[in-house]
Amino acid sequence: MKKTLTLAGSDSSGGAGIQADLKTFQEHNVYGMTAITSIVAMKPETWAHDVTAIDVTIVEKQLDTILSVGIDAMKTGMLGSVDIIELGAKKIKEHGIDRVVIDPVMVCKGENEVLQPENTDAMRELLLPLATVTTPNLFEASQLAQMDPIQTLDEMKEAAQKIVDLGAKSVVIKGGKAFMNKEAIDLFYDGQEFVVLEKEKLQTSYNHGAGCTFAAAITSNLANGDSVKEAVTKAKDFVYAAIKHGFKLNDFVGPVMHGAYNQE
Ligand SMILES: Nc1ncnc2c1ncn2[C@@H]1O[C@H](COP(=O)(O)OP(=O)(O)O)[C@@H](O)[C@H]1O
Ligand SMILES: Cc1ncc(COP(=O)(O)O)c(C=O)c1O
Ligand SMILES: [Mg+2]
Repeated sequence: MKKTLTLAGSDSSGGAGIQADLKTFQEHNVYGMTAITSIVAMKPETWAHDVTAIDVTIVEKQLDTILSVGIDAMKTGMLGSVDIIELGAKKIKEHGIDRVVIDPVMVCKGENEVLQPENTDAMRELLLPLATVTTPNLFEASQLAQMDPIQTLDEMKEAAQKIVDLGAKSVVIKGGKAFMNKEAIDLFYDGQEFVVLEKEKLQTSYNHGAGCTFAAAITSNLANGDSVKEAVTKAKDFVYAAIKHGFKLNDFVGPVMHGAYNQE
């Protein structure tokens, strides 16, 4: 059985973060292990997010547990603090982990203000050089590449080039719902070729956790031995089905249906 690690935050509502990762790992028949970096809870009346960072020493104990077992691939998600980013980078190097998906989570959907800009700098400098593939959405790509908001495919390509120049082996920029296009377009780039991944854009707002699910699917596929391009291409189909079957959880949020691809 292939084994995966997610270093990410807990989303109590179950759609994103560690919860999305574990559900997605299970659907790919890989054994998932977790190092929790922060805990997100929501106010029942307003769904305002309350984020508590976990002490870095406790994150290290979790990572040491998991890395003593050994893993075939890993991903990162919400990281909470510069200390945790530094720790993650140190462990990836010490253990020579070479299938690493960096999902550079900066904001939750609908927001475009980075709460912790120092985390962005640390991810750019410490984690991108260790990434087999990084999966920014449009906003995160512009922040990593230090560009103005991205609006065209040419600007996506420019950002992808910059992110690879920063040291990531490859990148997939998620145009998703935000990109002004009638398709949901993602751009893959590995320093050699640009590949445009295209799917029908689903008219739904029940897409909470789509980014985490996409990155976890890529991680699973890498653990199972796929090339990066294959892993990303299959993950796009997986998350498309998950969004298609997204559902209303309450008046505030609708998560993707992580099991939809296999059920279809
Ligand atoms: N409405 C949609 N229809 C089809 N695919 C979508 C839609 N929204 C997002 N996606 C796809 O889901 C994946 C996750 O993207 P996105 O939701 O933009 O990430 P994030 O949650 O990190 O902001 C990408 O492959 C993106 O293209
Ligand atoms: C713990 C955690 N990680 C990551 C995210 C980002 O989720 P998405 O997959 O929608 O980008 C969220 C959003 O609420 C979260 O709570
Ligand atoms: Mg995301």
